[in-house]
Amino acid sequence: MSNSTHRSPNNPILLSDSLPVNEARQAIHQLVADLIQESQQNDDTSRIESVTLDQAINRILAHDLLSPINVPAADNSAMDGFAFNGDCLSDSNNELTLQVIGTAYAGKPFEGKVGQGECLKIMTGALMPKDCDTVIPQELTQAVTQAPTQSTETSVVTFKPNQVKRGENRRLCGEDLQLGKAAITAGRLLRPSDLGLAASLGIASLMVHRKLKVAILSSGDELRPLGQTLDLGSIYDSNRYSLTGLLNRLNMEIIDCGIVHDDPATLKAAFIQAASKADVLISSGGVSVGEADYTKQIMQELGDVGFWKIAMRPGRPMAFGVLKAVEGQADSQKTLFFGLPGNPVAVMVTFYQFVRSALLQLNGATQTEPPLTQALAQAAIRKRPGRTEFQRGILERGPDGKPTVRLTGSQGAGILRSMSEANCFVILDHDQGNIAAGDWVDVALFDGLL
Ligand SMILES: Nc1nc2c(c(=O)[nH]1)N[C@H]1C(S)=C(S)[C@@H](COP(=O)(O)OP(=O)(O)OC[C@H]3O[C@@H](n4cnc5c(N)ncnc54)[C@H](O)[C@@H]3O)O[C@H]1N2
Ligand code: MOO
Repeated sequence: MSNSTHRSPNNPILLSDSLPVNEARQAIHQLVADLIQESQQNDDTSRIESVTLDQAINRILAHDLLSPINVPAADNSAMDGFAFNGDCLSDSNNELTLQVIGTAYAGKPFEGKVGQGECLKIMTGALMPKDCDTVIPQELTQAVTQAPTQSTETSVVTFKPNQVKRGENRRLCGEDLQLGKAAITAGRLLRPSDLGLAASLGIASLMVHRKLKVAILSSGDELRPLGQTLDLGSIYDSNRYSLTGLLNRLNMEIIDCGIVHDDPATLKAAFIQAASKADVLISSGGVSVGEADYTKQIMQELGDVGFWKIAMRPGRPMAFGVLKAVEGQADSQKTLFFGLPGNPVAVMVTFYQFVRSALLQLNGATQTEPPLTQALAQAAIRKRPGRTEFQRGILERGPDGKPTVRLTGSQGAGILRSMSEANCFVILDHDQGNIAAGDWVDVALFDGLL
C-alpha cells in the first residue's frame, strides 16, 4: 500500500466522527486498487489459472475471450418455413405461389439451386441456400399439393408477398459473434450464460483469476463452537457460518481460523497466522469503542488499519486496512483486513456494503456493484437523516402488479431472523427522512437468478 496520507485507512478525513458510507467505499476501493497495482508490478502470474467450463461458474475471467469462429458460422433460418429469393416480394396482397423444390434440415443442407418461382422447405437452424435471402414462416403459408401422388417436395406454397420483408427470418453469419472479436471481456464474473457462450465457440476451458484465500475468525470470550453446551452468558458463534455462506456464494477459498478469545497475545498470533496464509482476513467482533483499544494496538504493530465509525445502521464500527504477515517487515505479504462489528446482522450488512465489492475488485472483476431496484413501501418506515440504513424486507408483487416491500419485523442489529426471513435489503439513503406508505424505496435483492 502507498504511504501517501490520502490513501491510508488512518486518513484524518476517515477519522471524522461518522464517515458517510460512500466515503468508506471510496477509501476501500482506492486501497484495493493500490494492492492490485503492487501485485501487477510484481508480475504475479500465479494469480491466474485455467479451469474447465464445469468449474468456471462464479470465477472471474482473466483475459478477453476471443471468438475463434463466426457465430453463426453461416447464414441460417430463424424459422421453420420456406426460403426463397426476396426479388419476388412486393406490397401486393395477392397470393404468390412458389414451387417447393426440396428441404433443408439443420445439419443437412440443401445443395441444389433455388431458382426464380421456387422455394425450399427449411427448418430452424438449417443453412440458407446461397440463392435465398428470406424465409416465410410456415404458419403464414398454405401448402397446396399439386397431385395426390406427388411428395411435398414437388408441391407448391402460397402466401401474401406483403407479409414478409426481404432478409427477414434469417440469421446472418457472425451476427452473434465475429471471428477474432471479444466474446467475453476480461473481468467478467462468469454466469451460466457465459459458460454456454464459451461452449458455443468450442472452448472447453477458460483462464480465470485464482480463488482468493479469505481467512475468517470470530473474536469474543462469550463465543462457543457448535457442539458445546452453552454456559451462562455464552452464545454460539454464528458469524463464521454467515460469513462462510457469503464467501461460498462468491466462490472464495475459505480459511477458517475459528474462535479467538479476547486476549491480546492470542489475537495477535491469530492475525499473524491468518495474514501469512490469506489474501484477505475478515474478523467479526471486538471493534467497538471499549474493545478496540488493544485491537488497535495490535493493528498498529502489524500494519495500517483504521477504526471507523460509519454513518450507517447497522454496521457502525468497522476496522479496515492491511496487515503484514511479518511484524515490521515492509515487503512482507500484505493481507487486506476487514474487522466487522460483532452483531450478526451488522456482519452481513457490512459484508454486503463493503467486503463483497472489495473481494470482487481484488479478484479482478470489473463489475463489482450489486444491482438495485425499487419498490413501493407497504407501510411507513421511520428513518433519521444522517446515516444510511439497511433494513431487511420482503420484496413481492402488490395486488396491482407493482413491486412492493415490507419489513421483516424487528430490525435490531442482533436479530438474525430479520435477515433470514428477508429476500432483500431496503436501503434508505444518508439524507433520507421518514418514509410514508406508498413511497418508492431502493431495494437490493439477496439472490441472483441467472
Ligand atoms: N459505547 C459504545 N458501545 C457500542 C457502540 C458504540 O459506538 N459505542 N457500538 C455498538 C455497535 S453499533 C455494535 S455493532 C457493537 C460492535 O461491537 P464489537 O464489534 O466490539 O462486537 P462485540 O461487542 O464483540 O459483539 C457485539 C454483539 O454481537 C455478538 N457477537 C459477536 N460475535 C459474534 C459471533 N461470532 N456470533 C454471534 N454473535 C456474535 C456479541 O455477543 C454481542 O452481542 O458495539 C456496540 N456498542
Ligand atoms: O451498527 Mo451495530 O453495527 O448496530 O450493529
